[in-house]
Amino acid sequence: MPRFSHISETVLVIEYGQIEYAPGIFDPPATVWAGAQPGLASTWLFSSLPNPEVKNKPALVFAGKAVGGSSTSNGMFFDRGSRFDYDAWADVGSPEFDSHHDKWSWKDIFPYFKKSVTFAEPPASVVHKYGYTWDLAAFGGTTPIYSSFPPFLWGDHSLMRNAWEELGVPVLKECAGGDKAGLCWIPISEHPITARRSHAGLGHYADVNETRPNYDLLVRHQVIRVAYPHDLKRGPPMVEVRSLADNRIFNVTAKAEVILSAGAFHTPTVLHRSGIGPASVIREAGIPLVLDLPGVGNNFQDHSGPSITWNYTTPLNVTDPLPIAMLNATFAAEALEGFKSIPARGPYTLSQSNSALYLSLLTMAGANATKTILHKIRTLISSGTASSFLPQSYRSDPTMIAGYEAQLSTLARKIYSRCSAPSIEVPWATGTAARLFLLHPLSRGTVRLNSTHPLEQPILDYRTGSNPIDFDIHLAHVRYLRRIFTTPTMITAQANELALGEAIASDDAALLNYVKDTMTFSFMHPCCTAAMLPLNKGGVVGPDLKVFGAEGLRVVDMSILPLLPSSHLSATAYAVGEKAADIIIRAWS
Ligand SMILES: Cc1cc2nc3c(=O)[nH]c(=O)nc-3n(C[C@H](O)[C@H](O)[C@H](O)COP(=O)(O)OP(=O)(O)OC[C@H]3O[C@@H](n4cnc5c(N)ncnc54)[C@H](O)[C@@H]3O)c2cc1C
Repeated sequence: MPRFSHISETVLVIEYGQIEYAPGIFDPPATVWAGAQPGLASTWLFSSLPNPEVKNKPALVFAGKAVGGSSTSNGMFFDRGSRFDYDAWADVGSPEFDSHHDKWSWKDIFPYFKKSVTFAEPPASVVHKYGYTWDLAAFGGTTPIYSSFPPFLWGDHSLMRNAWEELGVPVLKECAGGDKAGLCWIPISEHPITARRSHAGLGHYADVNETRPNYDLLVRHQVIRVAYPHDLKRGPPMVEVRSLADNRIFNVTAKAEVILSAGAFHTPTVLHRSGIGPASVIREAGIPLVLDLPGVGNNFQDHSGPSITWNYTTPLNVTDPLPIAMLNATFAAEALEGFKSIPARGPYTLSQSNSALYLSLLTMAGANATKTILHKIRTLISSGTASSFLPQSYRSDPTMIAGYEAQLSTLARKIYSRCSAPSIEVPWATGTAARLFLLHPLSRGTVRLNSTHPLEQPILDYRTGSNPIDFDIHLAHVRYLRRIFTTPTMITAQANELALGEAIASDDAALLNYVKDTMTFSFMHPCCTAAMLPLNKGGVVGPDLKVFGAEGLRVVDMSILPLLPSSHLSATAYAVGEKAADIIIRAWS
């Protein structure tokens, strides 16, 4: 929150990790190609509880543990959701939040997307070579967080692009302006000249201790809990902190307020340790109940999805190199040299991917099949059976049920019934696999304090596929995307579909089995575990991001989202941070 350096209050940021100058898997990039990605000091690795609906497999998921959080180790894909996603946030909070000063629809958050990043136009030679397009109207910020296009793409990049175009997918000039149903160029979060990762740690925090008189950054300290010595109405709370260096535990007293920003896994854990959360969860953990807030650690969502794979049975007719060239020592050495040169060039300037297809269910499944899915969703609400798909632990709470029904209703009306609201993302850069992200899952999981080891990692229950309608949507996605093999580009390249074929695709049970076999449970976008929803819909914070019933306590991170947007989350995280800063500065000025 470096924006706070301009207000009269003093600010202390407490962070578990430390400043990482070369964190993550792309900086230095050699580790990517060496295949060496052991536990980085700057990330946590979680293995979730098994997912009963998906062959009892666990989800494997990382989270950043450094100043700047997961932006220090993410895939640098820098997209925004569609306007319908943020309008859905407003819809699900309506009518309760309608009269609130702070609003979160697309038009309310778009200015913060623009403000939060500095977009750098690529050089003309790069545009000429790859055909990048953009619209400056979607940008305009001047922060140290950069959004740029890499000056390098692999030779086979254009194959998928051509194939999707041949399928009739609309090619969009810009996808960051709210409309993204089509084929998109996606910038990545890197410096346009050095191609080094642009992340919140370096961009916003690295020099605050030296340069901001009212600002302190305390690294390698764990926030244990917040505590109200008197009562919840007399905030802000004290913050109990543990030094990772010597295990010393001490309290920090805030004068104005406390802001939790520990991410979708750790924010609910801090609240649970504080006695704030669902009464049953808090009691089971043996912690005195301070505030019964059923939504804390519930409503957990992430992007997941199956993949389709193929091989090319003829050498590709492309002029630019393919990744296999990295096995050539001369090419690999030149790639590293290129990354170090100014401006940087070559393969290491490209992170994971910078292209994606986004399509709606209506476009893929057609009107009739979509109608059937919408009918199923609406029947869950009208028959009062939606709650049977919720985790047992909050199935009996009327506010959680009301919130889930409201989410289903919003998703049906605002997302799944629109041609222009994507239900799938397929990102790519190279290779012979397409990963099919389900953008708006109906299943909900939980994040719970590990009561045996409360200071260690929480217990994640993904519950992937617990609402079976998610599988209906996956099946529709896979069926449509297999059409890629019928395109002239794929036929010419003699693309040979692997593991899947007409026999499986036309048999619901076989296709479902395929989807389960190829499921990636997390595309690393956990969210929504301290959701901005009305209290009577299981919400934890209001539109001002204040925790209901706990004076002087706010949450500002991806746990406040009520619903996942149709994007990776870092751009949304920056925009939420910027908007929260304005809300907080207004409150204190
Ligand atoms: C491997 C990976 C790949 C990803 N790829 C992409 C991508 O390509 N594009 C994209 O847009 N998004 C991507 N994401 C997602 C995106 O980076 C995150 O959604 C976003 O950074 C989340 O922001 P946050 O503020 O909610 O939490 P985080 O960024 O996770 O930050 C939480 C911070 O809180 C700290 N913390 C936690 N508990 C405590 C405690 N008790 N005391 C003190 N500090 C604590 C953590 O150390 C961390 O620094 C990826 C994420 C990961 C992990």
